Amino acid sequence: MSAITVTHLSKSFGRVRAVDDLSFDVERGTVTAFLGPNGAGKTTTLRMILGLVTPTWGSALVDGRPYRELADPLATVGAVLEAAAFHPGLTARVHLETLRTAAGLAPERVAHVLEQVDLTEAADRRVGGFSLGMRQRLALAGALLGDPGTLILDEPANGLDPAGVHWLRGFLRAYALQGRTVLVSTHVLAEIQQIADHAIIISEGQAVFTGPLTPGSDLEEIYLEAIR
Ligand SMILES: Nc1ncnc2c1ncn2[C@@H]1O[C@H](COP(=O)(O)OP(=O)(O)OP(=O)(O)O)[C@@H](O)[C@H]1O
Repeated sequence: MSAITVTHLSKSFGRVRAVDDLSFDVERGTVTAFLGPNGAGKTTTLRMILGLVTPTWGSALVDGRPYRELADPLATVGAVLEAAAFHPGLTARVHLETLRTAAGLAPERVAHVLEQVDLTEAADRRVGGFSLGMRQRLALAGALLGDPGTLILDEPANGLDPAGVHWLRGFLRAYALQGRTVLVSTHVLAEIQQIADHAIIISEGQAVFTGPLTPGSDLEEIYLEAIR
């Protein structure tokens, strides 16, 4: 079974067809790049996969089920969709502890995810003093709390400095090497090309390319050709 299965997925907002009869699979153990021009329907698709937006038609399944029917959603899929808002007065550890308690997860998860995103040393500092990159990593830590098999990230490299982007690349590659799945929406083709083994390109709500990437693939060329 694929990690994510999208079938004839469609969403209209009034007269705007944000997503239009979109079908694709995301295979387990891959980093899959989810690409397309501004307004192509990427965020709307990710929100439907996560049960945050109701499709007008079609279905989006994670591990074979709609998000709302997952027995253990936090262990199935974690997501960072937009720059999360944090209470500036809380420390990173307290922020994660609050999420962990609300979700009923094991106490040791907080220290574990702090370590995973390299924030252990900053864990007891207030988030108000965090750099953008640290905030991004804290949001990622929140998504990792449930130890999910699939990670969905919308523009995770936004605002990261070169060292942050390098770190994120290594993290996502290692995540997929554990047999887990990463679906990542981005506009930074040169970065994602280094780690993605599959690409899904959409334009005006429809798939214009789905397929594997090989080390010799020129993602920019594939993208520009696909969206023409
Ligand atoms: N809640 C909403 N109400 C009305 N229209 C919406 C809503 N959400 C998205 N849209 C419209 O749906 C279309 C797809 O938007 P979406 O945000 O999914 O695109 P995107 O590919 O993520 O774009 P970007 O790369 O700019 O983030 C756009 O025309 C957008 O204006």
